[in-house]
Amino acid sequence: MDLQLTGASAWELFCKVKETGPLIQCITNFVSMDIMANMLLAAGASPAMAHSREEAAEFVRLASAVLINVGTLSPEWTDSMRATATAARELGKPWVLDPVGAGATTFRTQTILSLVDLKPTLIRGNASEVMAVAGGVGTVRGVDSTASAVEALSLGKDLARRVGCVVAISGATDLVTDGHRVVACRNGTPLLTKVTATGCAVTALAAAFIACAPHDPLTATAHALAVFGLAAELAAREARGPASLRVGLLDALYSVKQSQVCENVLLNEANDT
Ligand SMILES: Nc1ncnc2c1ncn2[C@@H]1O[C@H](COP(=O)(O)OP(=O)(O)OP(=O)(O)O)[C@@H](O)[C@H]1O
Ligand SMILES: Cc1ncsc1CCO
Ligand SMILES: [Mg+2]
Repeated sequence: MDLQLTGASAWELFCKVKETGPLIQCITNFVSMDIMANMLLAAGASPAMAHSREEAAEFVRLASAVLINVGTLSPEWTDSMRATATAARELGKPWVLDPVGAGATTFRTQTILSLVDLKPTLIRGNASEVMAVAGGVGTVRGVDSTASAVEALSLGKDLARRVGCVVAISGATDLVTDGHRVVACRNGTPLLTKVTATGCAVTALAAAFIACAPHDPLTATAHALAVFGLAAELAAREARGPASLRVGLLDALYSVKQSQVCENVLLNEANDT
């Protein structure tokens, strides 16, 4: 069966996010909290940053989807991350994992692997992170990638099959896979790599899209990456550098029009990549 991967299908799902305003519970790093919450609001979703051990799991009941990002990890947070992921699983709610800096340190990698055991719906990382999570050779430099998405695809597919989840590898071309099918997204701008936490923010956007299409996380994730990448392209036209790109990206995500999405989304199935 062909996947629906057009600008029109991206717009349709984006409209569902705007119409239903899904509540996305985020346990995320200090660097990304602001841009992530604002990006979710600009897209029409409703963010809630809730990470205390006391309330994290209970909060899941209210949420349509959960995001867990280990960017500024410390031992006090790992318990609430695991409790929240467990609650999401038990309640049948989608949850997505952003394995920031996987492979950089033992503590980080082991925490991430323990979260992967709790079966996320989606794992979205840069190429180095996905390779490290999959058990390949780590090429991570702090939180930035030193590899391309294509280099990580084979390990990413293995990981998706093993966990039974979707894996999204970001980069110049984003690749999204369920271990069987591969979708390529070519929207974006290299200037995104000069604004911190844009990867974190797009993972949260994917959670919002998945909340509105829980039966099809592969397509929902690809659509989220495409809409985000397109908004960044529009913002880059006016940007003078990273700071104005960051501001313009929020404005573009908020105001992007149906015709722009329908005509400029660059998604295709790329199973032979
Ligand atoms: N060279 C590039 N050209 C176009 N778009 C890019 C490029 N590199 C990354 N992107 C886009 O930038 C966004 C962030 O991806 P990236 O791989 O930089 O994530 P990340 O390393 O996890 O970021 P962060 O850790 O800062 O949140 C994605 O939407 C991706 O498509
Ligand atoms: C720079 C940085 N360090 C830890 S998390 C984070 C945000 C980008 O992943
Ligand atoms: Mg990242």
